[in-house]
Amino acid sequence: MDGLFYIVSGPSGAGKSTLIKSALDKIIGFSFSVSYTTREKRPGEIDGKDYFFIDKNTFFKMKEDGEFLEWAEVHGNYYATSKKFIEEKLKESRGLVLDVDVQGALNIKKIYKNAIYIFILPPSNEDLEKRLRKRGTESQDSLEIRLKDAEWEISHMKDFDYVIVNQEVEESTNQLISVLVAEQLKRERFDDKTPFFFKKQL
Ligand SMILES: Nc1ncnc2c1ncn2[C@@H]1O[C@H](COP(=O)(O)OP(=O)(O)OP(=O)(O)O)[C@@H](O)[C@H]1O
Ligand SMILES: Nc1nc2c(ncn2[C@@H]2O[C@H](COP(=O)(O)O)[C@@H](O)[C@H]2O)c(=O)[nH]1
Repeated sequence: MDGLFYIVSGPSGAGKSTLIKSALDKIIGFSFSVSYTTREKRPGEIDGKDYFFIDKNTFFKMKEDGEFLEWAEVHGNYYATSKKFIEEKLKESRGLVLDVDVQGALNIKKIYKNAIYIFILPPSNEDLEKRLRKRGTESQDSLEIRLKDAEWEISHMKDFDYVIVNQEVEESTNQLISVLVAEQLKRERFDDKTPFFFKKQL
């Protein structure tokens, strides 16, 4: 089961969600692992699609009940990957993409050594700050925490199998698709699955 996991990580604002959404929109066979979080819902976010939004009591009850594959406190909020959700998704998908912070990725790596680890790097610290500010989702405090955390996160880039420098969305999306498809084909070469991935011509 672990071979089917694609762990996408990197600092807040690097473009992980943007690239995952864009890639999964173009290819078939892959699903996104929707995490649980205690963070406030942002305008436009949909419960059950972007995250499952829950309060802290529910989060810690679920944690105590062993419902999480991994969990972490990230930039002051709690996030977790649900065991049940990924087990269900894996029944219908060839590969499952997880968007997790760097400490979460490193924790998952201790258990799932055959998963594929992909780091999304912003072109520069200035670009990272500009993107986070332009997204308009963070308070000044939250922005500062995220930029500070980025230093430590980027220092762990070497622990990942692939690094995608997210300069242009289209180019980075194509690089992410290349990794997902190539790694999946490598695994499926002795399966009887049809090697067909694209929804439409790229
Ligand atoms: N290549 C790019 N060029 C310019 N802007 C980008 C690029 N990629 C993403 N963005 C923008 O940067 C902002 C941050 O992107 P996104 O929300 O995908 O980051 P993230 O890594 O998922 O962040 P978080 O970890 O906080 O969820 C968004 O407003 C997005 O539209
Ligand atoms: N360890 C985990 N990290 C997660 C999970 N889901 C999301 N994240 C990471 O949190 C930050 C912040 O996300 P935001 O949506 O509040 O901007 C980001 O780095 C995500 O990758 C999870 O289940 N586990």
